[in-house]
Amino acid sequence: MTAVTQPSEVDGKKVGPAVRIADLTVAYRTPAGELPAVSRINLDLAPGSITGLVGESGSGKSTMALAMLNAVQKPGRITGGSIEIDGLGDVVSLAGRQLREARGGEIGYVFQAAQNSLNPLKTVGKQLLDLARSHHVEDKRALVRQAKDLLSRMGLSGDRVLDSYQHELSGGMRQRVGIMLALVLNAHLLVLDEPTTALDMISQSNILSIIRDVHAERGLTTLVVTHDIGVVAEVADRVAVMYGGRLVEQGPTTEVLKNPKHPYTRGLINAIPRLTGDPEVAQPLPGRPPTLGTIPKQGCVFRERCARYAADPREDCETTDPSASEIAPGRLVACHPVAAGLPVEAAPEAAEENR
Ligand SMILES: Nc1ncnc2c1ncn2[C@@H]1O[C@H](COP(=O)(O)OP(=O)(O)OP(=O)(O)O)[C@@H](O)[C@H]1O
Repeated sequence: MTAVTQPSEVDGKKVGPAVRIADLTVAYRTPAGELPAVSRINLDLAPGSITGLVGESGSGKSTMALAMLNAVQKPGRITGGSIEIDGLGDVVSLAGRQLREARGGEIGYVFQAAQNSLNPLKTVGKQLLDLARSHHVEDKRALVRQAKDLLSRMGLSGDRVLDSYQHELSGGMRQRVGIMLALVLNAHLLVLDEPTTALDMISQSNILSIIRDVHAERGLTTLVVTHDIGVVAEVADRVAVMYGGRLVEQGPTTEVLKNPKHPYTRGLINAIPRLTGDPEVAQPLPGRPPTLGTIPKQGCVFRERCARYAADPREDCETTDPSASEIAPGRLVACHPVAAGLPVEAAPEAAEENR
């Protein structure tokens, strides 16, 4: 029998499944050996919530999104941990037909660059029927009706889109087709990787409002992966901030944006004029994110770019990878000074002494 995600109930409404990611590690084989791109991640997605997973390029976001579908490709592999989805069980231990049916069936996904991921040689309608075949859908008419209904909710004409080839659709339209294909088999969990990248500002904000509407209408559990903390601010209930394969901060979006506790989160927010509200105040985060080969093997992976460490270098930041501490209910931060109750910025006198 095929497993199905277990809808949960929130305020009497059926919503998507709960997801519990525990100690997840994903590594890639490289000439320098097998190196982790995602290290011992713990993250819960609450039923019916939208979580934003944010970080710079190379922080491990796409690897993590692929792991949610147990779809990490060689030379990568999940080397540890579990991803429990209500009703489906641990995705890491699914294989074969069960896994194929879960992907696209129970777990809808729109991969990075979805604008270019449609088959250029087939109409959207033909690709929909391919999907129906691979998922053994018997009632194809009902599936087409469902596809047209989803497209029309996203402001598109179903007939026209199903008859179109990829090159006949704009970037924003392709992105909506990607969302339709992700949801048409009635997924309850939706994973979107960079849903707005490569779209102009107006299309970006349209797509975000469509994501919010479809998420609410269908009662989904949604993960939005993005390098843009502005996208998180617009769409997500909760945010998880990733750096060097670690989750460095998690919490309700409004609280994290208002009062970031990790120096990296603070840096990401300060880099965006529309979040600081003052273009004069916006400052790019200095330095570059690490690659797999340059992620520090010891201590805090962020310390080389950390203004707090530069001002007040602590020994534990050099020796021990900080684990996440819960500083308030649902608010987690992986930073030694924060865990010690110190403010996110070093005291001016410490900064002065270490200058
Ligand atoms: N097939 C691969 N082989 C080796 N290393 C890889 C492979 N795919 C990704 N990586 C490395 O794993 C790390 C995480 O990459 P990932 O694509 O998950 O990050 P990301 O945050 O999604 O960045 P981006 O938005 O640029 O895709 C990076 O250092 C990347 O170079």
